[in-house]
Amino acid sequence: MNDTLPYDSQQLRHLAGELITNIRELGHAGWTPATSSNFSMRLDDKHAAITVSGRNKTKLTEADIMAVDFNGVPVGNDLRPSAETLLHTQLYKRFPEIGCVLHTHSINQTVASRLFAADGKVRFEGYELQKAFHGNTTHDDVMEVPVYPNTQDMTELAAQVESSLDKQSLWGYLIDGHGLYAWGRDMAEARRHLEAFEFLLACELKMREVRR
Ligand SMILES: CSC[C@@H](O)[C@@H](O)C(=O)COP(=O)(O)O
Ligand SMILES: [Zn+2]
Repeated sequence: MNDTLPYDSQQLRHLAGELITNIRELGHAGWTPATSSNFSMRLDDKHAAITVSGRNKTKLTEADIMAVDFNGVPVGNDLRPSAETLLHTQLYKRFPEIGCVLHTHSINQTVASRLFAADGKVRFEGYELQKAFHGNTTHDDVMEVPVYPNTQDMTELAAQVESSLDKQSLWGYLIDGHGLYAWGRDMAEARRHLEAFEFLLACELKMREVRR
């Protein structure tokens, strides 16, 4: 920590490196088209490191990662944080154990969000890959992933999300026509959850296709 910043700037640089490496890989997988998607990590108990708004996620540098407080206000910089910052910080604020939040716009995530929007949820049952989620020990568990209506009003969207955060072992949600939010205690776990969601959603879409 230095005299002027209320967080450890060396730690911010360290997290920026971890974020950039992972985001680049997700970008190259085609999950962050046209500057979409946003990503963050917990910096400390009051701040998060998050992507600057509107940047090409396959070409990020350290300057594209900034610090915000848990109200989404930039700290120590005058950059514009992700338009969806509140959806990240509400998780850090509420759950001290959450260390990383990843939001992507893959085709499978977006198509599934449209298809299951009317149900308000996607249900996974019987998949071995459900064990990729922290706390799940068997394919027999039923997982329900919420699907929220999209809105450009982040306060409204955050309020919708807040209403299901009490659910045990919730590791992500979809937003209709938009994409997926997934999180974990650290980057490795958040990525595992994100990849598991992507796989399970792809399976559900494929099942619909073959059953038609
Ligand atoms: C480029 S359209 C996608 C955006 O509206 C938004 O949903 C998104 O994921 C990225 O916004 P950003 O402000 O760059 O974090
Ligand atoms: Zn988005």
